[in-house]
Amino acid sequence: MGQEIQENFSASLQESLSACGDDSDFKGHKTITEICGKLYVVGATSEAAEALLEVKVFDKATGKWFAPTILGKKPNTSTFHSDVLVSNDRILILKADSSANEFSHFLEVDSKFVRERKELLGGEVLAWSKGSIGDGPKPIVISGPSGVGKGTLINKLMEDFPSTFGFSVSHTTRAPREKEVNGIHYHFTEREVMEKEIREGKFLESALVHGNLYGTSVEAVEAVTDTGKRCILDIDVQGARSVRASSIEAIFIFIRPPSYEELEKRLRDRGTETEEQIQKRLRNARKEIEEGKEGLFDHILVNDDLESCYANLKKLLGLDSIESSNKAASVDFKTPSSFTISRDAENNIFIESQDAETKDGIPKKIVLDVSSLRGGAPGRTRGLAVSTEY
Ligand SMILES: Nc1ncnc2c1ncn2[C@@H]1O[C@H](COP(=O)(O)OP(=O)(O)OP(=O)(O)O)[C@@H](O)[C@H]1O
Ligand SMILES: Nc1nc2c(ncn2[C@@H]2O[C@H](COP(=O)(O)O)[C@@H](O)[C@H]2O)c(=O)[nH]1
Repeated sequence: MGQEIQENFSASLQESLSACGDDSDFKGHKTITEICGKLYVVGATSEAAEALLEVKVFDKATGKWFAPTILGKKPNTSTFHSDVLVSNDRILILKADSSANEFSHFLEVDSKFVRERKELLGGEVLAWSKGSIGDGPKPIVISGPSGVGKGTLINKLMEDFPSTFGFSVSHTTRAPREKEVNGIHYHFTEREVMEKEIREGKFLESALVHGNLYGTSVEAVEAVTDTGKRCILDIDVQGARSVRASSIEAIFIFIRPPSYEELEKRLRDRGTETEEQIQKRLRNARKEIEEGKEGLFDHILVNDDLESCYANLKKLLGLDSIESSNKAASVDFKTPSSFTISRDAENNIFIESQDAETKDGIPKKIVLDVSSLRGGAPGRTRGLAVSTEY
């Protein structure tokens, strides 16, 4: 919830700006962007190298400052950053001395994700979303009834393509199974804690599944997307529905068993549930399999023979083209220490170096095309097109 900062300023832009300038909390460089009568001030409250960029909002109508709820991973500071208003829903922050993977961050002000979260949390909500050059891989949501083999298929993908895929580690209130490790298979948590965190907006989706709470935290998805890997979510059908309705652009895959009898056999043979729990999971399976037919999913795979199902999964994920598109997107450069920003009417943004000398890997000019942005917090903002001139 946005916390009001006790200061009053005149509503005129100039006075507001100087008021922002007097704001002693921000040290060093900061940017100010106006959207719909609000000034978004981005800077750091400390000059330490590991300091993060913070945001404060000044509302010209009320003459008051707000410290909004900021979702998403805050960018690290750099010696200098610049702001570009991409549309009235997000501000692009461009950082100096930063790699191609780190230089662009979007501060979402009125995106779909932010609107969803505002409804949940109330108050002023903003979200950071790292920019991703090129098309970037969409997250993959895998659903299906308990015991169908989702985990087995995901483990195979992760083992065979460790640099391509990363698993979104969910939170759950169920007890750990014998070989499950906290932080790797799940973040095991208490119900009260998880309920509180759901209310605080920590989760992208959450659901009551077979009597326990499960949820995907914003941080879990970010932890994977930040490494540049393709995020895999193993979640139930309710969770898939929530993600489908959210701003996250994902590929939805439903795994079906060859029969109920086989599903029951797999659940029993796994030996991880009590008889009562198996019965509950089997009852829920009938409903989930019906829901799986409803058009929520982009692909349905039957897991009869494991190897053929895995081959089909790899085929539909077009793994060869993923590897090549990742390579195509891996443009490498470093932004200059100081630069000017200009833009044209065609959504091109020009970053021109003001450094005294040219250095290897630092272009004189970087041109960003922001006309085809997709996705957003926390799955990264994809579709940034970049060209460089040395
Ligand atoms: N194609 C298959 N043929 C036979 N057994 C399989 C097949 N796929 C998976 N299994 C086995 O079925 C059991 C359940 O698989 P797994 O744990 O991967 O299911 P799951 O869908 O992830 O279940 P849950 O949703 O409860 O986590 C495991 O013992 C696994 O080895
Ligand atoms: N909606 C969500 N469902 C989740 C999540 N993590 C796991 N799951 C689903 O729960 C069941 C049971 O899992 P188990 O590990 O107890 O066997 C299974 O269908 C999972 O897909 C989540 O974060 N959100």
